[in-house]
Amino acid sequence: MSDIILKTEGLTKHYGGVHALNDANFELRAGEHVAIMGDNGAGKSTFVRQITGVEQRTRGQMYFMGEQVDFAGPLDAREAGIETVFQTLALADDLDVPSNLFLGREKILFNLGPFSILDKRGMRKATEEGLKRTAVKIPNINNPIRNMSGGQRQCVAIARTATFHSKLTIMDEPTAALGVQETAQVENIVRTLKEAGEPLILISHNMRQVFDLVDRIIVFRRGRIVANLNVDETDGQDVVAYITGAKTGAEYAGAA
Ligand SMILES: Nc1ncnc2c1ncn2[C@@H]1O[C@H](COP(=O)(O)OP(=O)(O)OP(=O)(O)O)[C@@H](O)[C@H]1O
Repeated sequence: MSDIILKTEGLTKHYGGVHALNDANFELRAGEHVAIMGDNGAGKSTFVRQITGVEQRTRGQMYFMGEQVDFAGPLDAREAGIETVFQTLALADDLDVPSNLFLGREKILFNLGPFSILDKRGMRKATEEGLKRTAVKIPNINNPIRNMSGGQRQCVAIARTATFHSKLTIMDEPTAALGVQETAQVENIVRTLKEAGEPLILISHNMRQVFDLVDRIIVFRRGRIVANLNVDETDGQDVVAYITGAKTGAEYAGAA
């Protein structure tokens, strides 16, 4: 069996006249951690929105775990095993940690349609186990999310991945709004995923973080992939040259 987890061929998204993403050919292998870098507006989030079913692509193919897929929406992608931590956290402020983790896929004890009884104890236990995997301390998981710090919230979002043992985790700028300590916590979670052999796509502007955490860097520029670099064979200066267009990447993507 092939060890390619995710593959896109010619993935393209146009918003009217805006060519946000053009012919993206991408592969992610089992256990691999890949960073997506690029300037503001380069097409990184657009790429993620297409592969997570948030939007429908203009054209191109996508394969997940060896099968061609068309996700009708984000829940579809989630059910297939793709867990995404978005830039803007999709957490419900008024709900506690277990309810947020299981939002949209609650454990049911007795299925009586609208009068179903939720397995609250089961959800709490799974939440505690998920958080244990991330080594994040949250004093009381029964408190509503709104009382938590940015870092704790981010860790709750990431703990979803650990709880459901997703097949692929995608993080869009997970530490952009966090302090030093909270950033370190999130980075530790990423390392835990790596040790567990779970693949990751990380969108980040943080060069230090990327070189610390991933195996490979993909650079987007003006809606195209212009570089595919092993971290062992490149450096920050090289990556910046691709981000800014000082190096064109024509040899990689035919994108001069
Ligand atoms: N819904 C939309 N409608 C029209 N244009 C859009 C839409 N979403 C994104 N774009 C445009 O597509 C291009 C790529 O945007 P995208 O958000 O993917 O960039 P990005 O690399 O994620 O940037 P950032 O680092 O700032 O998040 C930009 O020119 C943006 O203005």
